Parts: sequence; structure tokens; C-alpha cells
Amino acid sequence: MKISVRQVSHPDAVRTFDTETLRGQFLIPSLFEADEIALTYSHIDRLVVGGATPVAGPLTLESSKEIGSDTFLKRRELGVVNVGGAGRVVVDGTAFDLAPRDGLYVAMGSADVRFESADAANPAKFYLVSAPAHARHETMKISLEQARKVTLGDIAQSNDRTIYQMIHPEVCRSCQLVLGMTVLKPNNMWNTMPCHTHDRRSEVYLYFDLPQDGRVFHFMGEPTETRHMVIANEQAVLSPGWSIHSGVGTSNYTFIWAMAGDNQDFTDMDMVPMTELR
Ligand SMILES: O=C[C@H](O)[C@@H](O)CC(=O)C(=O)O
Ligand SMILES: [Zn+2]
Repeated sequence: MKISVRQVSHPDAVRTFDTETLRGQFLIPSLFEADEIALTYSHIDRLVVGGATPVAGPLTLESSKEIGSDTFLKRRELGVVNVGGAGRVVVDGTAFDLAPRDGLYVAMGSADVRFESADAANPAKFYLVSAPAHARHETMKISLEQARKVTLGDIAQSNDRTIYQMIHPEVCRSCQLVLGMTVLKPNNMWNTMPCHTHDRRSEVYLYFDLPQDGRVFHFMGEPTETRHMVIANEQAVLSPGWSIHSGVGTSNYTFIWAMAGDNQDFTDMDMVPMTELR
């Protein structure tokens, strides 16, 4: 297991960042490395973001100095979504089979968490997002069928999409984490435009289902100081509460959004009028 730490950036500093600095602060370029649990510990709401990619054998979630507890989930909760081939997560001896796109909420206090692939030739890729927690809620598998579905957008604005709310108060209880998957229909490229901020919560996006040479132009920054990052398949981007988070792809794609902070109200967004954007 490896873990790297990202400190926070003040929005006044971000105005001066060049491309490399911007990417160094906000882009997580590599999450799914064979036989590795690769994590980024961000100080925005202490979100830990990464991937577990078991190929040769199972992988175990370990704690570390950065986490500060003897087990990773002693004071944390974890959201998992499988974006690879079929796999299994074993939580304190209970096995949860995760087909592609299945999610799992792992309760605070779970001591032993293992990740396995069903087929080494088509390994599972477990996307992981963890936030600090103060109470135990039950570990629960969440398929897309169980998720709360919201359809938004239309093809004329190239943003016809389905939002699957997976870790959400109406689906699966959690302390802080709210997580889901947004699937754009073919010929639709835009997500989250008109855009928003929510200073009460930080957010992280994982973009996937892009072809090898496909890219998402992801927009971030204060509404009057927008910047972009060019993002490839299976890369993640951190979004502090003050930043917009929206993107347009060279083809349609899927992304997983996850949030933590002061509330779990998905609709608590400060919409940015188009006239305000710069
Ligand atoms: O705060 C909510 C998040 O930004 C996303 O859920 C938005 C999203 O999935 C979309 O518009 O497609
Ligand atoms: Zn948002």
C-alpha cells in the first residue's frame, strides 16, 4: 500500500498556478496499479482517494502513520465502486461479490478489509473514497439497481445523463460520505454545466469509460477565475468547496463523484449563473 499527502491550496494561490502546478495539486493521475493499493490523502475534508487492483493475489487495506490509527477504518468510513472486472471485497470475514459497477459501503470499525479479483486476466479495479466518521453504520452492497436514480439534461445541451446516488441518505446510511455514479448517454459530453460550488462539502471526481485517446476537459477554480485540466481515462480530480467542478469530453464517459463535509444534502448547491463565469 502506498499513500501520498496533498495539502490544501488557497484560492488566491491557485490563480497563479501554471498547468504543472495545478495538476500537481488537484489531479490524481494514477489509481489502478497492478497488485497495489495506491492512495492519496487529501486535506480537503481529509478525503482519502485511490484504487485497489488485486491481480496476483488478494490485497489488504492497511493503516499508516498518515491515518493515525492501528486500523484504517477505526475512525473512518469507506466507499468502494468496482470499475474493473468482477471481484470480491471481504470485510471482517464476510464476502461481498462486486460485479462491474457495484458499490459497497464499508462501516467504521471494520478491522480487516481485503480485495480480490475473480479473474487475473480481467482484474477488478476498486475505486476507494474514505472520509472521517464518528459512528458505525452497516456495511452494505449497493448495485446500480438499488441506487436512487436522477435523470438530468438533454441532448440539445449535450448533457443527457443519469445520476445514480449510491451512498446517499435514502439508499445507504453514512456519516459524511455521499457517493454516486453519473453516466452520460452516447453523444452527450457535458457534466455539471450550469456549474455549482458547495463550500460546505469537498468533492472528488473519477472519470472513466473513456477511450485510450479520449480526454475530459475538466473545469475548476472560483467561478470568476476558471482553469482547466486535461484528464485521461481513470484519473481523479480533487475539488475544494470553493471550486466549480464540471467537464466536457471528447466522447461520452462515466464518472464517480464523492463528497464529504458539513451536510449530506445533495441538492445543497450554490448554482453559478452563466453570466458570472470567467
Ligand atoms: O454535487 C454534486 C456533484 O457535483 C455531481 O453529482 C454532479 C453530477 O454528477 C452531474 O451533474 O452530472
Ligand atoms: Zn458538486
